[in-house]
Amino acid sequence: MGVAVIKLKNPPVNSLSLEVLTEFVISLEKLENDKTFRGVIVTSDCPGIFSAGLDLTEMCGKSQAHYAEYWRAVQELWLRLYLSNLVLIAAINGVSPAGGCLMSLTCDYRVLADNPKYNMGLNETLLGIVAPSWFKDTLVNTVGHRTAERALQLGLLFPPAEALRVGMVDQVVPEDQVHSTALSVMAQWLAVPDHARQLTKNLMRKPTADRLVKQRDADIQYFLRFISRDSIQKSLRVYLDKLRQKKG
Ligand SMILES: CCCCC/C=C\C/C=C\C/C=C/C(=O)SCCNC(=O)CCNC(=O)[C@H](O)C(C)(C)COP(=O)(O)OP(=O)(O)OC[C@H]1O[C@@H](n2cnc3c(N)ncnc32)[C@H](O)[C@@H]1OP(=O)(O)O
Repeated sequence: MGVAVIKLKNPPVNSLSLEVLTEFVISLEKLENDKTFRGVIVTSDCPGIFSAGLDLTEMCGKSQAHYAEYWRAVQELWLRLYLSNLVLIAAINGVSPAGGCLMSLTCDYRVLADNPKYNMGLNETLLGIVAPSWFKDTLVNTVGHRTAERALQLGLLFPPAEALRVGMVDQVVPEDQVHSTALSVMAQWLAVPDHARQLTKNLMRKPTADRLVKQRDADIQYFLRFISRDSIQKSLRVYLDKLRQKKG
């Protein structure tokens, strides 16, 4: 039925490095241009981890030019996913904080494996950083304003039952059924004529995407100013050190 699977593979935690973002965009573009494909299942090849989100090492101790290039790549992936003409289904087979969660929120439907460790949410505030407005918009469009307001301020990571309750995911299923469920949901979505579904998706999503498109450069400048602050760099270093020391 013309369904591709994109399996994220950047061990150990599928962090969204510049290289991963770039490759993801290229793969998506190829699928968009190949008319034999109508849908994509986005999943992970790293056991227990869907994606650890944006790669913190790309946002810490690097040059302004690097931050700008990285942020443009983050914007590009979000825009491509959010406005994709393909049916995108996230088969979430692991934990998905921050950028990992955002990636799944750009999909049309989310199936999450029922494992209490597989938390998801936009936890940026816990790192001492702030989810950008378009991250916030994506969450609001999924779970509504009040739930998003609380989740964003507290940096909440929702376990599966809670994620389902607030509407962050559409289905929670046993881990060994995530892929088959994604496939049967895909069949349902592909039963709808493409042109009608695509125009409807665009109608729903374009106003949100346009807000970023209209001010992409300003958004990059805003990110540069924010991420270069000494206090923000310090927060990120402390957070990364904590992650690294967990093992020791
Ligand atoms: C108003 C102003 C607005 C302007 C906007 C400006 C700024 C906002 C910018 C960005 C938004 C940010 C979005 C993000 O996505 S930030 C990333 C958030 N991610 C996380 O918090 C997850 C962190 N990771 C974990 O919690 C755990 O690693 C895990 C995913 C639960 C997996 O746990 P596990 O025990 O299996 O692995 P380890 O913790 O031992 O990790 C292994 C290894 O990976 C490194 N690592 C983990 N996560 C990341 C990451 N996101 N980026 C880079 N590296 C990561 C970890 O340090 C370990 O490294 P080591 O060298 O020790 O092997």
